[in-house]
Amino acid sequence: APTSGNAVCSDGTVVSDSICCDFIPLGQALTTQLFENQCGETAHEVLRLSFHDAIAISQSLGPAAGGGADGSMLIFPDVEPNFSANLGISDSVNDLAPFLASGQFPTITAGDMIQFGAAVAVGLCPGAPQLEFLAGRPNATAPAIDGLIPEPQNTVDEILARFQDAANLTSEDIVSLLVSHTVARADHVDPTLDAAPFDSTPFTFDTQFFLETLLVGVGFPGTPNNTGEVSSPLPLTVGDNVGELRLQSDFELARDNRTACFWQSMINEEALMASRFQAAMSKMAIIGHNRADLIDCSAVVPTPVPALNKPATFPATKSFADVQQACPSPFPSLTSDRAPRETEIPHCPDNEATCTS
Ligand code: HEM
Ligand SMILES: [Ca+2]
Ligand SMILES: [Mn+2]
Repeated sequence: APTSGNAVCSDGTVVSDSICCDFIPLGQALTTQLFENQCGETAHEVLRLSFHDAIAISQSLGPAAGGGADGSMLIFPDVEPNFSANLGISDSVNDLAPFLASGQFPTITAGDMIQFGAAVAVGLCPGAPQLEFLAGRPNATAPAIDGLIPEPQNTVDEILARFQDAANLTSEDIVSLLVSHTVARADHVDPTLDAAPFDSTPFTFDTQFFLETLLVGVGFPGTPNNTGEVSSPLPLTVGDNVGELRLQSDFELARDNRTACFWQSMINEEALMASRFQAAMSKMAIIGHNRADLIDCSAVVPTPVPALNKPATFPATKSFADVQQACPSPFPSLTSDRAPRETEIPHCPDNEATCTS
């Protein structure tokens, strides 16, 4: 990468190029004003945006189909966010747009803002790694076409082919990127529900997602028969505390013989999971660009909050008997949470009674 030697930012951070310093106040503004210091809703949505911007590119269709991680979502907010596979993404676009337009960060491009925003967001989730951040993505000159975003009703064949066509991403890359679903909730899969979590700990970057997607499904947190949704093991919904929702694609990838063993290998291996996610995010974040054209600004990514270091456990009422094991390797030995009935999954981070983010 082009470097002009080391520079020191006003807060003392040593960077490879002084341009990196401009991201320090952006990181602080996003952390406090947008994410409110939490691994909550707005942080989750910016992480999702980093994927939907980056994956919209196609080697088979050529450059006119989309430019990858180029900020096209922010520059043309009335095009891609309106595609049905991007339902809900306009929340994150609207969240970041004021920071881009503020004039406070004139050197920061739309594509850089999205990928840096995701690195800041994920660092607020206990257990997450510090992501790499490379700066210098030129601004998109056109939006991407429709049809490039994977959907939960897609088959495993379709999903593998889409990631391959986008950027030669492998089945291991896909599983590694899906670590993100440990801090994720669906607002639009079941139209009757907001914030239906994909695991029992949607504010913690832990391995519960990989365990819970292998448990036998018993019901739906809201209505049945939604496209791309299958039954989940923890469907109990009580008011705002929505039960777990399972995507059909996560169900299939957890069980397909091309992905099942790597999927299972994540369970209770938080450090391995974090490092695999970090490596795969480094690939995803620069789709459409040459690594050599970008400047390594990883030093300005905020230090992540500490991990909780809590082992994976079967949620209350569940045990190994509920596992639909799809990989022949031995299954990790885990204890079960002790409670007489299925636990509610809290709607708000840090057990707060109300929450906006
Ligand atoms: C097979 C590929 C994938 C499929 C089919 C998929 C599908 C989905 C769907 C349907 C939702 C729910 C959206 C809503 O209704 O609000 C969702 C949420 C989410 N996805 Fe994915 N996803 C995939 C891969 C990824 C990747 C690679 C990332 C990031 C690296 C990611 C990050 C997220 C996050 C953070 C959310 C939660 C957003 C929130 O809580 O508001 N997903 N995904
Ligand atoms: Ca989690
Ligand atoms: Mn959401």
